[in-house]
Amino acid sequence: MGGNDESCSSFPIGQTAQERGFSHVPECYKVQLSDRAGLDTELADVPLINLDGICDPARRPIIVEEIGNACRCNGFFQVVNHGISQPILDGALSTASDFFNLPIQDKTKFMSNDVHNPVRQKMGEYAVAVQKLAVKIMEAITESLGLGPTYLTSKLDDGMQVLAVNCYPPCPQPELSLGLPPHSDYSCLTIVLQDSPGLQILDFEDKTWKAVPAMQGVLQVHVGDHLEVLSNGKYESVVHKVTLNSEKTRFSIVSLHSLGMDVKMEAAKELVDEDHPNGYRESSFRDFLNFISKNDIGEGSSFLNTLKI
Ligand SMILES: O=C(O)CCC(=O)C(=O)O
Ligand SMILES: [Fe+2]
Repeated sequence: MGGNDESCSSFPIGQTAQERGFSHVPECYKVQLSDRAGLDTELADVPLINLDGICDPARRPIIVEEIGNACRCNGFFQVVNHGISQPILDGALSTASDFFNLPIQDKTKFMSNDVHNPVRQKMGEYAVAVQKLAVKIMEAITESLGLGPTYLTSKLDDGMQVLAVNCYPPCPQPELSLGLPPHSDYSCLTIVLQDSPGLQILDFEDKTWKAVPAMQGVLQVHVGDHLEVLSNGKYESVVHKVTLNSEKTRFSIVSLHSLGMDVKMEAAKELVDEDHPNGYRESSFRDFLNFISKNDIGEGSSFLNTLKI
């Protein structure tokens, strides 16, 4: 598809709306009124969980309970003392911004399979650390569901980790568009490292959008679709979107943790009974990829909805 008019739904690299210096939002990037960012969005009440002592038998039950409550009541939480050092977090974010600041011809070089280049190495350090953290958090989550801490450990260890590095350039009319449309994550668990605010979640209680703060050193954790399936709906995946601003480029690094490509996720048998019949069909990561290759999640298609019985 060409990028010379404004009617196309995607612009090729080097010809994005930002790179062409548009002072307005092209028609195809405008979002429906109900999804647009309000100017006076309330701040979310964020469960902030201190993971320090998660292996200490005296403190672990408290942390497990806090995580379970946050998953059930909010679908997300933030963690501190998560064990990933500030230099590793900063390194990953600065690598992201270095990458997006490269001239196009250099940027495309990094899109090669050259695993020796420094961009990938620095990101690799964060990727390894965040995978370990995801397993640690999932162990607390399955414990909170009464399934025990090792219920998913080996499957998640051997599972898929997708690292999405997002760059949201300033937008001349941020109120008309979005960085990402409303969606829930296709993962068990997602861990988001963000350098500035922009993320909003749909509040479980009052169904309004709430802004999530971005604090240094703090990581945001989302309940993903496959955790909703595993928990048989006890923990619902959180719907979220990303708003834009007119001043500053925003970066986020999103780590999505799932089971292996062809490993099916289903509701835990222990959580299915007469009062709680199985609410979900089983599915794998490949089933999701097949779904998104045929459906546009930007248009509101939800894989999770296709799994509900
Ligand atoms: O940029 C963010 O804060 C979140 C991005 C996100 O939701 C995603 O990549 O799935
Ligand atoms: Fe997301």
